[in-house]
Amino acid sequence: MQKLAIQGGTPLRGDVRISGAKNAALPIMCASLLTADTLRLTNLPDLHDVGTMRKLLQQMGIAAESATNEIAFTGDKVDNWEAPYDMVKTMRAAILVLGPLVARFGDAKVSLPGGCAIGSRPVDLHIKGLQAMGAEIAIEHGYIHAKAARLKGARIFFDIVSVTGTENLMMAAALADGVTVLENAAREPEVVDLANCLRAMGAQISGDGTDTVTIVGVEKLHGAAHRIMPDRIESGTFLVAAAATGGSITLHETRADILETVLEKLTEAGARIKVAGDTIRLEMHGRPKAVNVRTAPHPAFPTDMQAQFMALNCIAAGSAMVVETIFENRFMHVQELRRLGAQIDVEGNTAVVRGADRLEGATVMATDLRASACLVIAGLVAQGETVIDRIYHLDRGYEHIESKLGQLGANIRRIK
Ligand SMILES: CC(=O)N[C@H]1[C@@H](OP(=O)(O)OP(=O)(O)OC[C@H]2O[C@@H](n3ccc(=O)[nH]c3=O)[C@H](O)[C@@H]2O)O[C@H](CO)[C@@H](O)[C@@H]1O
Ligand SMILES: C=C(OP(=O)(O)O)C(=O)O
Repeated sequence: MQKLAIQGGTPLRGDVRISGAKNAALPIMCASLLTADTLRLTNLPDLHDVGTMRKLLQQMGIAAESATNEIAFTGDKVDNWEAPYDMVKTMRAAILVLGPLVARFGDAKVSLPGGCAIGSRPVDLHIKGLQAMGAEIAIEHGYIHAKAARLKGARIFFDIVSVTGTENLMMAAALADGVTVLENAAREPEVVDLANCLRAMGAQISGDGTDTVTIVGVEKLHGAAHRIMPDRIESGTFLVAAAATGGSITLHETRADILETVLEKLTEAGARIKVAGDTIRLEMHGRPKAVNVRTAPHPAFPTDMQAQFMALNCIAAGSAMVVETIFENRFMHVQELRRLGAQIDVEGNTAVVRGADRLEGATVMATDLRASACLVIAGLVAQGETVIDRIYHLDRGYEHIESKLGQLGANIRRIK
């Protein structure tokens, strides 16, 4: 199993290009199932999850051809409507094939995603939404079987805000008969990026980016070209890493408008931030101040940045409370941070972090994607060597992380 070894103590300095967003790329790749024509995608990140999704779509009959900077997905030969357990277990976003398959082919068989490290993560809202649109759904032998002659538009209220739930139903509704209204929908920028792509394919969608999304179903969608939006979580991760190490970096090809709460928290921590066009510059002088964080659906503070801010708080001046309201078990990194000398108490969904003067390198284990990112940040700050085991989690969501950090001056290497 591959590991990362980091010699901490070097402030990050320099420039780094931000990749396309994993959480926009995965649903948008699934949108290729909605048309027989070609969907051309640029700025797809080179990530393990993107590779898995490509393989899954290819198994279904999608042709995926790489050209310079682009992958062209063509769905005129789709003849297999199954997402097997092996694929779904490594990448939950595979559930996003469900809506498009039922909408276009009237048939889908998708493995139920299991619970994972950060929580139980059920998909009941995806299923209820499709049922409200007229799909017959049976759960058998761990698979969701969905059938529908043609989905019908419906008014659907989400009890809990769900990002992939909103995306799945938006894709299904794009080809349904009639109007679908999604209420209490997710407002995440990745939902908007998917809606932009679907509109380019001929879908009639309005209200994306608000909590009410209206979709007027059409008979057919057509091919389009779409550039995947920048990854706000990768952006935030690099900014926190720079702030924690007392560095100064400039992100390129990113967007500040989708990072507002994260930039506010970094400013509160003492960082100086300058935005110009598609760049964000961060400078940190001195020790960061501890900052309270409470996760909630967009536009509030993102759960996918919680662990990274926990790492920042571990070496900040003062104490801070970190409250996780989205996932019931997203504090797996706490135990590992303690191995580096962090002082953290957890009660329920609240962690109280007391900033320590220093962290000390140790061997730690990555438990999920953002927990891994938090351990990388802690390792960059800690004195001596930190070895992070099970970094396959990191490769799901960060493109070439060790070369990007190396370019910023970090002493980091992959042990194969
Ligand atoms: C591929 C992708 O985009 N992943 C993101 C997406 O995950 P994902 O879309 O899986 O997360 P959701 O927004 O659906 O989950 C939010 C909450 O709703 C619950 N829930 C969700 C669906 C459902 O049918 N029933 C239910 O109870 C979940 O258990 C969780 O407690 O949004 C999360 C929350 O911002 C992010 O952390 C993930 O990075
Ligand atoms: C939880 C995440 O991803 P996924 O939903 O793909 O597991 C994440 O990106 O932090």
